[in-house]
Amino acid sequence: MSIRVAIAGPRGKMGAEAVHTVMKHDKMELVAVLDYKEVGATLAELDMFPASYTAPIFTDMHELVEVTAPDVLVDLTNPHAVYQHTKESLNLSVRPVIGTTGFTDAQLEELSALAKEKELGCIIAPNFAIGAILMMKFAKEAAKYLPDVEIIEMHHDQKLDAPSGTAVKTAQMIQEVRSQKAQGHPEEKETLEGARGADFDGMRIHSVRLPGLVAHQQVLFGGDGQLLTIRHDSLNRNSFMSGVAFCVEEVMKMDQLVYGLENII
Ligand SMILES: NC(=O)C1=CN([C@@H]2O[C@H](COP(=O)(O)OP(=O)(O)OC[C@H]3O[C@@H](n4cnc5c(N)ncnc54)[C@H](O)[C@@H]3O)[C@@H](O)[C@H]2O)C=CC1
Ligand SMILES: O=C(O)C1=N[C@H](C(=O)O)C[C@H](O)C1
Repeated sequence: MSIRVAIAGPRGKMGAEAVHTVMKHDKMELVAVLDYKEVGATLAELDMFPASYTAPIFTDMHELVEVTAPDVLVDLTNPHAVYQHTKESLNLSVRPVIGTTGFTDAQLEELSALAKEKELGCIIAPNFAIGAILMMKFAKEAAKYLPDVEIIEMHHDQKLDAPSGTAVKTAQMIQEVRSQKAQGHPEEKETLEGARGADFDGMRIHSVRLPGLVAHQQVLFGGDGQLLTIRHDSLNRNSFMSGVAFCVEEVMKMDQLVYGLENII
């Protein structure tokens, strides 16, 4: 039986790729999409999709669920909408697969408790690309031996959140194995605010935004007379799509929230 999928944010860079991925998948059916404004009755009415894409467009999640009964909601929207979408989805017994970044720790805790109470699978994946997951795992391993770390994430200039969800997740994973340490000179002073980047438990995170970039991250480790750099590059958004499809299948087997694909691959 097909998994009934709804996608929030279908006209976005990631959402449009996800629409094609689900449409091509032999075990999934795209039953609906969620937009924030009236843009047409079905995807076929939008110039960007072929006439065979007949999934209806809704602007209200309750109505979407009532009419089309999806099993899974894939959210690829923005940091302002995603928390409410995830909460509503769980409350409507639809399993969320969330690629959108920008959650606070308190929101993650609340959603985790809600998924547990509902006994529903929910995946929040700051990065769907397998190479990025490996980069984070390798960085966690390296930090056990080389605790001086700086993260440089580089993204296209349309990105709303900084630092990226991937950079935050990388720092959180490193934090699990690294004893707290303030890096740099104890008396260092910024003569230009922000020069040393964001401070995450003593580690520094630097966010670069430029047209031409897609999604890239370097984790830099420094030791006595040596440097280690772990780098991942997403060169297009197709790099995320096998992860999206994996999560849609996986979330159907789960009964709680998982934050990060490293926990389920
Ligand atoms: N987890 C991952 O592997 C990846 C995650 N992302 C994240 O996915 C999100 C989307 O990224 P992009 O596609 O690049 O952004 P985008 O700006 O191209 O697309 C976002 C879309 O969401 C729509 N939208 C905004 N509010 C909405 C609402 N309330 N309801 C429905 N739709 C709404 C917008 O109209 C837009 O079409 C970002 O948070 C980004 O960080 C991006 C790439 C990979
Ligand atoms: O906005 C993006 O593009 C991306 N967002 C995610 C993040 O914030 O880490 C994943 C990937 O880096 C692309």
